[in-house]
Amino acid sequence: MGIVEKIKDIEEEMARTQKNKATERHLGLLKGKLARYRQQLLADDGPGGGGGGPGSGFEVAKSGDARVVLIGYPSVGKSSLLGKITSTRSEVAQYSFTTLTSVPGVLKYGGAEIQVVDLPGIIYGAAQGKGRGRQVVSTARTADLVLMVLDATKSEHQRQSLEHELESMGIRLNKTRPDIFFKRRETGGVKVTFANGQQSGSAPAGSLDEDTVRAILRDYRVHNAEVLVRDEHATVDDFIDIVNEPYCQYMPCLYVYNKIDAVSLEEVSKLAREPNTTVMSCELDLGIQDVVEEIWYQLNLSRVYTKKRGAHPKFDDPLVVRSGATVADLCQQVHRDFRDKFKYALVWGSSAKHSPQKCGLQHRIDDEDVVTLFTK
Ligand SMILES: Nc1nc2c(ncn2[C@@H]2O[C@H](COP(=O)(O)OP(=O)(O)OP(=O)(O)O)[C@@H](O)[C@H]2O)c(=O)[nH]1
Repeated sequence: MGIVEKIKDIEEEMARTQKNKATERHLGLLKGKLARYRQQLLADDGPGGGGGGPGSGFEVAKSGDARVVLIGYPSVGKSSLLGKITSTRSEVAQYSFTTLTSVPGVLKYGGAEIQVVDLPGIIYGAAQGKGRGRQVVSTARTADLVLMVLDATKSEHQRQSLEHELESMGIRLNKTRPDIFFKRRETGGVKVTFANGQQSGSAPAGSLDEDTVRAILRDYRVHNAEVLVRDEHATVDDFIDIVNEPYCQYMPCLYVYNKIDAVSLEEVSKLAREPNTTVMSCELDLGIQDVVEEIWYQLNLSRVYTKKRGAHPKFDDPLVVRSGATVADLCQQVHRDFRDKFKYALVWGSSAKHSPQKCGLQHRIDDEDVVTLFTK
């Protein structure tokens, strides 16, 4: 039996099985198996694996300070959005794009460059290894942010089915990594500890218990390991995700509803209130800037303008670092040796108590700070 059939069998069995206390462990095991097979499906790039093999891929060279992927059903307005927020660089021609169906654009934000990749239309069926859906998902994995473009005139089903599809390929949207420590060992058997003293049997429904942990590990042929469950709300699914790392990936997702010109005001305000959501109309040019601001916010980056002594800051060419980065991180970004040679920094901007402030390596910098680095 091929992997695709095995997956189908398990999915059918899960659908048939009623959810209750007695079946909880069995369902947990089935979920564990499902995750394992899906992972194999992703890893398997052979001709039988459902992938297209060489020639049908569309790997896009990563460039810029961050990468955003657009995901959505056909005709929701992805191309329209891309056209509004990005300029497509002429250098793209340098990549071997002969088989490429998605051309990346570049979104410029205060000097930072964000690569925006429009993934081919539909990803439905990716989890069953169908066509290029799988490749779409593997490209999505390389992004710093998923931008899910939705049609405000269509039902919630579009969002749920895309989420489900990404979920089944190991992509977890807007979810933090479960607080479970798991390490395979050479010897010593399986040791399971619950940080909050949770006992087998007393666990609330749906949460993890020791017997389930052991059963899943047996099924994964893991006979020696240490497990520490720190989060009392951790579920069986969370544990399976941890065991399957790094197949599981936790990514931020911004939901963008387009075509709000075609629905009622009530509908628009309802959508706009959902978490991690913005609304827009490409046709009426409404809300586009909000989408850009929200992308920047979700990427959680900061621009730092460097300034040479006695010169103006380089406002058109910032260094882009993670939010909360320190002067030390900045040095690292400039050059490997910079940290060792570092003497002090002068910082202007919201992170500075007074302008300029003389700072050391540990100083945290804010978005749009201006920094001059002095070396020995
Ligand atoms: N009413 C309305 N229609 C829109 C809006 N934005 C785009 N459309 C229309 O929706 C259709 C699809 O737009 P595209 O930008 O091509 O959508 P897409 O998601 O790139 O579609 P594919 O290329 O098939 O993946 C076009 O006919 C647009 O005119 C909008 O804000 N409001």
